[in-house]
Amino acid sequence: MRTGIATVCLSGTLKEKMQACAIAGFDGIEIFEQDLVTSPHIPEEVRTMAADLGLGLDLYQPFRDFDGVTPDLLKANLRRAEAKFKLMSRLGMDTILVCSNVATATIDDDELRASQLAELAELAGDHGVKVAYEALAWGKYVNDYEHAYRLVEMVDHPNLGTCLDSFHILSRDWDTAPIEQINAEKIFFVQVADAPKLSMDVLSWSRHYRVFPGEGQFDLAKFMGHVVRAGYTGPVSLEVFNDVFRQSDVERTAVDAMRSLIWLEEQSAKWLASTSSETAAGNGSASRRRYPMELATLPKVNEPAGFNFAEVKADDTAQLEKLLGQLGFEFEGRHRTKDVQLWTMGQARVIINEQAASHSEPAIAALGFDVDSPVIASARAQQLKAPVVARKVQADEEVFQGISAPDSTEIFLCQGSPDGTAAWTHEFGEGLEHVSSAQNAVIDHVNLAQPWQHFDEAVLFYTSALALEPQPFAEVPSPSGLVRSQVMETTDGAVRLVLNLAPAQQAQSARKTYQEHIAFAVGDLVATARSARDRGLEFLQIPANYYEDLDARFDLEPGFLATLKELNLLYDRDANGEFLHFYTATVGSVFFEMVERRGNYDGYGAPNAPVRHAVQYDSLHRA
Ligand SMILES: O=C(O)c1ccc(O)c(O)c1
Ligand SMILES: [Mg+2]
Repeated sequence: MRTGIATVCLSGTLKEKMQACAIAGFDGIEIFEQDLVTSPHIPEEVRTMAADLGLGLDLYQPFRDFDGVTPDLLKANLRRAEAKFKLMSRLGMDTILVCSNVATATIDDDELRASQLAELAELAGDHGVKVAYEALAWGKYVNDYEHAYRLVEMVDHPNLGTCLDSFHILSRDWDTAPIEQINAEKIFFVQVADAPKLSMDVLSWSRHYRVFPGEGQFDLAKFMGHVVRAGYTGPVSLEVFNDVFRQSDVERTAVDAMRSLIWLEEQSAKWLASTSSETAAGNGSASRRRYPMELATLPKVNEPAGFNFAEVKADDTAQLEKLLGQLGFEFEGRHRTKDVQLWTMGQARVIINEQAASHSEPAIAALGFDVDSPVIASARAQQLKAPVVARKVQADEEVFQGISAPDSTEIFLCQGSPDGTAAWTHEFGEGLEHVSSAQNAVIDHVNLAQPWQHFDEAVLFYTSALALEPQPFAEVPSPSGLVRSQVMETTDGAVRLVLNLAPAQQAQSARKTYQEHIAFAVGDLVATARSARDRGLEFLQIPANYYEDLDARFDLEPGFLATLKELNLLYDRDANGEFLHFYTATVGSVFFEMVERRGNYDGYGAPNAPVRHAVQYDSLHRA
């Protein structure tokens, strides 16, 4: 698959954008007109720059408001087009995108549109240029890709084809299956963009909220599958108008973009395999149908089976040790060669890393996941351009495969064992008496605060590298703003990661006011809370108003309600079951949560999240 990206996706100058695209490994780019017009480099220089960077200049765009106009406007439009064709010749470019008229069209007549597009194609032919006609979702008369293609067929000129843009097609819910019927020679260009499902006017949606494939909710694998079946072999190019990407680090965004195409390529191949008639007939060994476009694949990974460990890092670890001890964790000793401690409660393993920079507050530093094969999972992540994390290991210590998540949390891919233990724990506490704790616990979920500019990147990272499934996002009211909350989980819920987008006020604060937490699931939360209280744990104090509201909503048995209130426990219930939980006070940017899931309760106590945010806000501002 030939990969491409439009310069409009990125921040910076044309030169900075081009360099970032080359570093990220794109085959070619679309030059967005604005980027060229504002560039100090003349077209010949841009051409040389591209050649030196090994980048193809695949599409010049956009050319607006050409068709369906009065004769005098047509004349002006042809003159404008010819200027651009001449410019393209200086750039060494041969394809231009012409989008359907949104502003100046006054005549809704396909015969007329076809004759005007024919004139444009003829002129383009004189300059060796190909015109890719794209139906914008908000085009005045042409806003449907099948309509645009009908016009291309009517004109039937070698210099006129169509551009398929997934956003314009999927935002309008047009059926993508008919793409397969398009003559591949007439598909001059393919643009891909994902988007969250939002209910708003399509133009604003398109101009501000497009995201890279895998970061939104469109079925792009199916879209691409139909494109591949049509026989298309040209560039597959990202065209993502997004307010965040346009102001964030250009090289990083380009890598995020590249990751999305690598992932889309794999997903498209999977979609094709799962929908081909050969496999449907059950003949797995039949040779798979080949299409003209070659689709690269990646080493396959299954969802992780569970959390292997969580690691918190601090300069002064005393507070963390105290909290874990009060919660009922047991100290399993220090590592043979590293300055780290192991604390466990049954299968919940927490590493306290003492190697933090001086004066750094306690923070979540790393997460370990149980995967089938750490080396294969790591190879996949690296092919998806995940940065590798190196850790020093001594002889006969387990070698962890590590990658760095977009928020810099280190992700370790570990060998899981069916009984829930971990072999590496033997590297700790030599000579220590290991008394096994009466209580079992597992890591239930981990909640990570995401910097605003890396939120979408994180969704794609965990989807593509770790095979977690994004759930529809929620918004949680907090005193400092709305917190966007995105659950990423496995189908069985064994791994649950909650990504929180802190409001700008929090993210920009000099003090690291955003908070992250690790939640542990136990069998009897009331008993756990009582023991923790007896050990002197400082609970997050829940206001009395909460319990009044809880009673109004759930009509709880008075004794039970009194217990919840006495122990600062939070409660939720839905059709699947019940949820009890409590939070500890925060140290640095970390706090812990204890939960009990009753029945098949699958959520996170969402109605209680605003209470937690408000209480934490309060204690932070009193501190
Ligand atoms: O928003 C626009 O105007 C616009 C321009 C060119 C495109 O290819 C496109 O998809 C949208
Ligand atoms: Mg487009």
